[in-house]
Amino acid sequence: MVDYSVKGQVALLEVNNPPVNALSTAVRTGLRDGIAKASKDPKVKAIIICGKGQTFPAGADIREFGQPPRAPWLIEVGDSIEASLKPVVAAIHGTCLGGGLEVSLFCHYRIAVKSARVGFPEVNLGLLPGAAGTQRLPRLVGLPVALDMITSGRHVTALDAKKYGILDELVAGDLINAAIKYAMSVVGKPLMERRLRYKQVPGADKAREVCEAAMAQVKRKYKGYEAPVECVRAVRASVDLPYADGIRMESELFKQLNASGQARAQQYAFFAERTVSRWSMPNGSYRTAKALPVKTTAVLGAGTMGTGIAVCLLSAGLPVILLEQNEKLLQNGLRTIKALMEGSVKLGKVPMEVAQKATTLLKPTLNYEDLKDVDLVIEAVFENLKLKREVFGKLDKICKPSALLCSNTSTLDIDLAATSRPDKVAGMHFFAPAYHMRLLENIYGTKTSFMVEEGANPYEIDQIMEDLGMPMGPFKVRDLSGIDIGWRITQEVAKSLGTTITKETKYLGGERYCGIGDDLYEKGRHGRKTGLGFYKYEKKGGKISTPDPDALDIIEAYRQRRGIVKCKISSQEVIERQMYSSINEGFKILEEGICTRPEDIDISWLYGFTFPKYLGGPMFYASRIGLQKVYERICYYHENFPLKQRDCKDLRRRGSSTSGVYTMYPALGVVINSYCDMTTDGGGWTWVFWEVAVDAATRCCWRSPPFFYGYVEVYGYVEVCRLCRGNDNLHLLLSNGESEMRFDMEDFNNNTRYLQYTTFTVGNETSRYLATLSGPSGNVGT
Ligand SMILES: CCCCCCCC/C=C\C/C=C/C(=O)SCCNC(=O)CCNC(=O)[C@H](O)C(C)(C)COP(=O)(O)OP(=O)(O)OC[C@H]1O[C@@H](n2cnc3c(N)ncnc32)[C@H](O)[C@@H]1OP(=O)(O)O
Repeated sequence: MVDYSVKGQVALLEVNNPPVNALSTAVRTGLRDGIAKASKDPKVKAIIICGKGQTFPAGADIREFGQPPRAPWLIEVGDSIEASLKPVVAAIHGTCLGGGLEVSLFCHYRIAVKSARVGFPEVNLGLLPGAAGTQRLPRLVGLPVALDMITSGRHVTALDAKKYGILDELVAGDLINAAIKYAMSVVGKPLMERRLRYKQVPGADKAREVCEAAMAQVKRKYKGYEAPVECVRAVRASVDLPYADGIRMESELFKQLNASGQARAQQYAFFAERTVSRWSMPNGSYRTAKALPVKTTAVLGAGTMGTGIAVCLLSAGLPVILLEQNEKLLQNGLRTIKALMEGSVKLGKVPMEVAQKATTLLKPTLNYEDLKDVDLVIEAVFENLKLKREVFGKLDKICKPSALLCSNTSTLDIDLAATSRPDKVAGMHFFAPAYHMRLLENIYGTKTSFMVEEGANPYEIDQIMEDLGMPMGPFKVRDLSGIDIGWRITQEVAKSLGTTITKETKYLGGERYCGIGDDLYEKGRHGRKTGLGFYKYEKKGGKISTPDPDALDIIEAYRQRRGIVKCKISSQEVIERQMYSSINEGFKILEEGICTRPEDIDISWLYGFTFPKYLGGPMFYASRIGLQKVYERICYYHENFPLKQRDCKDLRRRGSSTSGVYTMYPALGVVINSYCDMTTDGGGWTWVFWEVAVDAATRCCWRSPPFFYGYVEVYGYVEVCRLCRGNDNLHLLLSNGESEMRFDMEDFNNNTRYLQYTTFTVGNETSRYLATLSGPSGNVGT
């Protein structure tokens, strides 16, 4: 895993662990042994660490985070590199990330080719750099750069890394030859000043202000994510604590994060993203499919979606012909595209040169003939089947036979677009905003307005879902995508069912129908574009939403017209009805074979709805709650509300499984052993200890030390103390016979360091129970 050779007076340690030279146990061992061997060899004057193949090590082996940690620890390997009495040079190409960058920071010198990138992406996996990165990078580059790199996870170009002082030299030509030359040039120079542990963090006098500002920023920017917050804490320790204590704190925080649900979810998402690219369909797979070259494109319709799609294509450097039916609509569209491009440049999402080039790549037209040579057409006209059929008829006549004709429809049956080339016709549903979202797919939406009909307030629902981690609540999303679009879609659906929608319509196609959107539509409240929807906006096309009493009046008038008595809906119910119906739909999609793996559905949500990565996706979320509970709650809503939840046999089957904490995904693991005990000290405090071991199913290994473990002080008499499996998770149950407290294991786990120092009171009359501790201590198996 590490190839050892000696070139002249230089020992070469080449990490050889394709595809990304991850720092597996074997690689760590190889590095440690290589350093020891080179140190002993009198011929060797300097040592080079580099990567074979496409890259310097791109980090720890992520798969090992789900297994018992194995020596040698990366930090020990690093210590031996730094302690070497012969200079060690990191020769970097490709991506030097995470543990790879940490290894290089233990080296005395770092050189790289210009195309290399360095970074600490651990935060994207719910972690922090755990092999001294949080203590060493600040010592090298100062707090602002270290905080930015570690909390964002961004990859830094070699040029910038040189500017920051991470790299000592950029080299051209053959990296190994350049590294040998460089290594020989530093032989004999003092090494002490190259050992980062002995350096002070530059600008340490400003540490408090800088770290507080960084903390405020990450809490705002990465709301709900734990890792960025802990990253700031760890980096701050590089100033507040001596090196060795800082390392201890980093390690503690790393372990806590790695045991958290967020890290599990984010690491699951990392692999899920890669799994979904390995698709397979009855008529082919990613292995057999050949990409068609697309050099020229056209977009039909310059409304919200059309302009968004055009920006997406232009940002990718593709020429776009934008077609509209009249000059006024065309000019409006061009203005929107210009504004969106400028906005993307300001946000740093599109480089200035790309935006400038886009002006030459965009060609407006009113003439279908101009589309005759394009490779790809994306239709984004109104959701009206008759109109779309007309459009496809024209395209079929004009476009070259090899052109792909795609529709951005989210609802209409693509097979109804009658053309002479059905194999070249596809649905290509972009998610709004089309230039931002990474998903291109067809997905059913959730039936979010039901709850508003019954009495919930749309602003509360949005707030609850945003608190859960969604970047935008469902009603803000509806305003963004256009209430008129929803209106048109339902009109078309009704038509296709041979019916019409009236003020009295309560069911459509056997599903409950809510007409609140129709009432808003009729009042000209079409969403952001008209400045009014469920919310009001600062201007037409504005982004700043404020609750609007007029919208609430429209909703209330609707309820009264329908004789609906307003009722209170709890936050829990909002979440369940939002999430569980989507989960149910997800299982249905699997059952129908539309998607083959839960990862496909989760990635759709992560990309298409910006579902928070720290929850993994709705299917992963379901597995954490327990499918049995999800299924029971779906049945409950099905029985108690006139909702037509499609009954999913697969979920029913899985949900009725009672074996253990049911898990759907290997990444989650299965609880195979749990234990808890308590004891009391002389001061009347009860100490509760627990341990839960988890088997990461497919990898057939134990997670040890156990996935959940910890202890807590309890103030008060505790009769029963046990780990029990609740509906949704493992709980620690404390009871004094009269009252009980349940703690979610994950909360414990995430907050161990607080809970260790926190006291809990069991029951109301604590003093009565203070002195004694009796009764059985619990010990549950699974
Ligand atoms: C439990 C208590 C323990 C206490 C002790 C704590 C010690 C802690 C020590 C160290 C902390 C260090 C942590 C880390 O280093 S975390 C990892 C940081 N690195 C990353 O996050 C990089 C992730 N990878 C990427 O971003 C990309 O893969 C890439 C840029 C390197 C290459 O991109 P690309 O060319 O597009 O290839 P793919 O993404 O498709 O990847 C190819 C292939 O490789 C697999 N893979 C990539 N990175 C890793 C990895 N770090 N570990 C394992 N596997 C990896 C990827 O899954 C693909 O595989 P495939 O799906 O089977 O094709």
